[in-house]
Amino acid sequence: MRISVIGCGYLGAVHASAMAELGHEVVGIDIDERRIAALAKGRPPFFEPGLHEILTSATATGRLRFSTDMADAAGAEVHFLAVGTPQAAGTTAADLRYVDAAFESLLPHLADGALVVGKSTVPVGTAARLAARLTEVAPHASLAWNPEFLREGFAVKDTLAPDRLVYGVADDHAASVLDRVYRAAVEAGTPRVVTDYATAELVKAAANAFLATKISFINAMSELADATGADVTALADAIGHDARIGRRFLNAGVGFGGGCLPKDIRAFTARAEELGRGDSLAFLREVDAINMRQRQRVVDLAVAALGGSVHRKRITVLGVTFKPESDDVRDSPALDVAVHLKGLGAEVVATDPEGIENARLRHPQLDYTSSTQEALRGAELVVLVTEWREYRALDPVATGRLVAERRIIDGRNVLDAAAWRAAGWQVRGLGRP
Ligand SMILES: NC(=O)C1=CN([C@@H]2O[C@H](COP(=O)(O)OP(=O)(O)OC[C@H]3O[C@@H](n4cnc5c(N)ncnc54)[C@H](O)[C@@H]3O)[C@@H](O)[C@H]2O)C=CC1
Ligand SMILES: O=C(O)[C@H]1O[C@H](OP(=O)(O)OP(=O)(O)OC[C@H]2O[C@@H](n3ccc(=O)[nH]c3=O)[C@H](O)[C@@H]2O)[C@H](O)[C@@H](O)[C@@H]1O
Repeated sequence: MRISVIGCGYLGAVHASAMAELGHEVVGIDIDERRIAALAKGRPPFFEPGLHEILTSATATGRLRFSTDMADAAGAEVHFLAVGTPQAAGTTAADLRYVDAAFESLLPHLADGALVVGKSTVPVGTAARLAARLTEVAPHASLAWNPEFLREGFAVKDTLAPDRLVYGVADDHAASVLDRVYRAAVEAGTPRVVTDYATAELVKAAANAFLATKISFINAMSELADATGADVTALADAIGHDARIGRRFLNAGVGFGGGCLPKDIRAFTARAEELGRGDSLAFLREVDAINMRQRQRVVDLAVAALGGSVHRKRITVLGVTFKPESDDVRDSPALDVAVHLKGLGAEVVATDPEGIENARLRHPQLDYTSSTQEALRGAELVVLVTEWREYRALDPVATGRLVAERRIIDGRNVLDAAAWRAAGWQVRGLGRP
């Protein structure tokens, strides 16, 4: 099938490459010329495991092209909208200007019978609004909303083998077109939910709200664990054995960040308020507040570990990305902690396997090094805030020889505290004795 993917960021670049990998003829469109130039040369503009392989193989066959000219999308049967929906300045609502602009610039290029498929995460009601506009200006085209559930770090796998497909459609034809797009997954028996626009949009908001709630729940338990001497990791293991609860997404620590969960729960709350149902989602404000408190808790632990002040203290921050296996620093708890410590007068050296370039663009005032060893040398305190494999695998004895003082804050509760203590370290975590 001929497909266009409009917006080639973390979602769209992977989606375009994966669609080509499935055998479709794809054009990726973006207004960012540098991004398109890199993609056209087969170079991923960000770090995502597995993307380079499928991008280079698809560009080499000619099945995948990239362009900054929307006219190159003309002729496609299916157009995916994958542009950003960030938090709007000065409010918690989603900023829909990119969705609206991309949609409007696509309209003149729609062939008869084309299907526009929304992938971006949008406030409920957006699809119906865009469908009404389509009826006005391009009545022979139609619209579907097909939310995306991929996780960064697993984006290629999640796109090629999703755990479910959700189609928000107004007619059976749109669902059958989407079945052809996702034929491999459909034939593999992937559960498929075919529903209306509003439900599809709500499914996406609800999924991220649930995940965020699960993380804040365990972080609230970690606060109680701190107050009582209990161990939140053992607690998570124990409640996680109950299949109704499940162990996944119960890792307490510095909390959730990234370009999605934080802004999506805020946008969901804002939309509920617009609908006069603010009370229904009032708990999401608490989920957000608990989450933001975790960053402060790590800073407070650092201050306490250094005897009441971090001023002029040499602190190593391990990790700047919002999670491992990604270079994404959007709303990163790790970077927030580093910036906060620097603001308190600490001499912060931050390191990360993939995120330094992005972090430096946002916070040039921090010192960065790509070498973990260099970052650790002379540290009076180490703060682990992104659980990259190499940080989890640090040897406490060898690391102890590099630092000035053996103090570590495990902001992700991933270290074997007993082994570190046996090597002479003072170890502190969130909700761990
Ligand atoms: N990043 C992720 O893991 C996931 C993201 N989403 C949702 O997907 C959407 C996109 O997210 P990301 O890819 O992370 O954002 P992003 O910021 O990485 O990418 C957005 C891209 O859209 C481009 N763009 C903006 N206006 C445009 C226009 N008029 N025409 C063409 N391109 C335009 C930008 O230049 C940028 O490259 C958001 O709604 C997000 O919530 C959903 C699931 C997963
Ligand atoms: O809408 C989106 O963009 C995506 O948002 C999340 O994916 P992502 O943000 O890539 O990463 P997650 O693995 O969900 O992690 C989000 C944050 O939660 C944190 N987290 C996760 C799990 C956990 O137990 N504890 C915890 O603090 C991570 O460190 C990270 O900062 C969802 O998991 C995806 O399903 C969704 O498609």
